Amino acid sequence: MVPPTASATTTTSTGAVPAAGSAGRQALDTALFQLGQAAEHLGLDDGLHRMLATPRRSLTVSVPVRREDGRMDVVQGYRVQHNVSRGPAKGGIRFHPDTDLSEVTALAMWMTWKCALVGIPYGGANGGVGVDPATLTTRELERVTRRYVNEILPLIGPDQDIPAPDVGTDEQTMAWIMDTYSVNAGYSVPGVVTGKPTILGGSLGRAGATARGVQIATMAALGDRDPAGVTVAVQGFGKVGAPAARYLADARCRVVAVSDATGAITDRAGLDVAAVRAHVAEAGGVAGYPRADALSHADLLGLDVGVLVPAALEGVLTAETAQKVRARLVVEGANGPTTPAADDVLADAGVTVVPDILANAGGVIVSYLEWVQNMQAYTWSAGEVEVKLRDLMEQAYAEVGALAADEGLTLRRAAHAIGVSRVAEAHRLRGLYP
Ligand SMILES: NC(=O)c1ccc[n+]([C@@H]2O[C@H](COP(=O)([O-])OP(=O)(O)OC[C@H]3O[C@@H](n4cnc5c(N)ncnc54)[C@H](O)[C@@H]3O)[C@@H](O)[C@H]2O)c1
Repeated sequence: MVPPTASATTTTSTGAVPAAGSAGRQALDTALFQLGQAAEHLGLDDGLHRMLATPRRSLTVSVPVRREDGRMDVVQGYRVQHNVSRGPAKGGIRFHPDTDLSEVTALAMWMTWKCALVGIPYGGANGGVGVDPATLTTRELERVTRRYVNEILPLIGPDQDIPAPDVGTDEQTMAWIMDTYSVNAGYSVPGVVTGKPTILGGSLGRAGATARGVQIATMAALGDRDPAGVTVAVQGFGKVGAPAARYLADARCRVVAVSDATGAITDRAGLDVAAVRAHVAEAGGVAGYPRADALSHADLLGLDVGVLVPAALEGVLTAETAQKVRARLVVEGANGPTTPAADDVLADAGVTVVPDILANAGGVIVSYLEWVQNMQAYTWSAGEVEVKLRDLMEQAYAEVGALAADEGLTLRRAAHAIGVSRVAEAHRLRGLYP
């Protein structure tokens, strides 16, 4: 088996290998480890394993930005297309100070397996800018977005690579991306991004789609168990975590704790998720919500709950923090929240983990539906979108569950085995050019 190391080692714009131990490097190590496990399970030959461990295209760009006080800053941007064997590249754009090429590469690789797993005709991509959007004015943010898009323009397009929102970006960011691309093309190209405002061709149901998928995956994992009163803790109260808390409460679960970058709050009787969201809209975060107790970020992970939903960033469940987890079910709203060492700890403790590439696939499923509508210049009702989302999520869950049961695998190993095998098969059928 190929050691999953150097082939996917990436360099920064200065040519430096990202610092060992950076969050991004750890995410990439996790992604390569998972690929290695799948390659071994599937008996992939070394050459194909090496190809799948290596991104197809990686672009690092400088993004100069004029600040309001006249100063010029320069930040780094990235776009990585991991694999395009099954269709155009697809994946989010993240604005976060820690974003680096390694992180983007890991996220792009996970997107490849996710799209294959849920059976949508895309390869995997991801991009980002190493900037904290909270430190920018709206006009600065728009300038960063437009300049970044201008720099990655040769890579993206509705038939090539279709960005979507991720951490630190939203519908407005997607609208600026669509406009920048369209102005350069000379006509409107709604299909170049998904997660747009509906007035620009965004799909009904896209905003809450990832969270809806988290709810569907949670219900599937609970199986025959009555969700009424099942307690839930959600780490991260953003575009995924906040609506996931709401959908799980709608399913009669009791959401007893949520957190975001500002803090964590708990109420054993159950939080009023709508009231917490109203507080966040006003105060900028969950901290200070008056009808709950504060707790530490670390304590939220160790709460005695039925379901833990990590929905913030990568690498939060490590060998150390996983030992504190008392939930019986972990449903990964975030990408890459669990390290391989933590996976072992959780498996040994009998905790079921619904892996990211399955649990949070609702977002890319409805992104795909949005793109199909754009390419046809047609719109579907919210009900039509909901039915297609549910069908694809439930089918993927059933396939993963069946393989896991048949072969005695964790859900993560089964999900990766399915995703990687479909991409490997696409390569075999297409052959190697020239
Ligand atoms: N947006 C999507 O459609 C989508 C789809 C699939 C997967 N994801 C993944 O879901 C995760 C969250 O993405 P998002 O779009 O909701 O981003 P977001 O920026 O909307 O929200 C992130 C949330 O995490 C919180 N957070 C940051 N650091 C934290 C910490 N240390 N402890 C607790 N909370 C913390 C932030 O305050 C914020 O509430 C990411 O891993 C992303 O890749 C997102």
